[in-house]
Amino acid sequence: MPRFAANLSMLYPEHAFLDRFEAAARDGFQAVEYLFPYEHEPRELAARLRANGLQQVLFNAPPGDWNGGERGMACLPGREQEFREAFAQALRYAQALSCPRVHVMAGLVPDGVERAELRPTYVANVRWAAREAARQGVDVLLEPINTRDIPRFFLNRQDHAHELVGEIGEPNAKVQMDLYHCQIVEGDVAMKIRQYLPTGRVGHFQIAGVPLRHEPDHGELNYTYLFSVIDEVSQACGWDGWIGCEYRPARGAEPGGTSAGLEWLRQAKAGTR
Ligand SMILES: O=C(O)C(=O)[C@@H](O)CO
Ligand SMILES: [Mg+2]
Repeated sequence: MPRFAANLSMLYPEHAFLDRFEAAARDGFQAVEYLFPYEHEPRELAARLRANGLQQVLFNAPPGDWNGGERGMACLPGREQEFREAFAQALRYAQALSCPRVHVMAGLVPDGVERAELRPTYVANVRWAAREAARQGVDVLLEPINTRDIPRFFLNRQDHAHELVGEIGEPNAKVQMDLYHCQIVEGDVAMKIRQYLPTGRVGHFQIAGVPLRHEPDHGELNYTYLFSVIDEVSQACGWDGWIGCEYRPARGAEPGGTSAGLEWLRQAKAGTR
């Protein structure tokens, strides 16, 4: 069965962020991911990981002015210096947390600009980041995101992401394949897993039910089937990464709501015995 990481930006909203590590471990998770670590000292986060026997498997580089609506800087001409400084900060956290992956958000296409005009900046920024990250054994991830959640996001499709990864040309630049976004934008999810996972260019998966981004057993995707596809293909190609549980629990911040909603995970585990 695939290995699952709890996304602490979305799961366990009834707890303060630092207390979500313990909640995830209590539910049997052995790994976590989240959006941004930067409000906390690396040593505090490392202590939470250690105390709860957890691995950090992914977080995001600083995205620019998040509260002002920015969603990454990688595609933005004129922001290269800020991008580099932000990525250097991410690498310091990755080192302290022994985290092998950093997601670099692409950014929004500015009004009046054609997507194609941004491509050279994006490729140059991510190539630079991948080379820096390679020195400490870290992969840099690119994630296609749907434009219902993030209108004007630069990167939306798996084929576009894989084309860019090819052009970037660094072995540690990979795609973060979020099946929730993939279903919303393009569908045909199982065939896309079969197409892309064997290329060695998928660094990480994320999951959520579609359309409401709740538990994977809510909505139109059949995750029992998709997990069996990931299992089959990863055994054939030797992929041994993680699947991030990046969803908003249907019970919201109700105490115990995330844990109660993990029935899909208990069933997935039971199905492999
Ligand atoms: O929204 C997602 O999906 C993510 O994985 C985030 O890292 C970016 O918003
Ligand atoms: Mg995602």
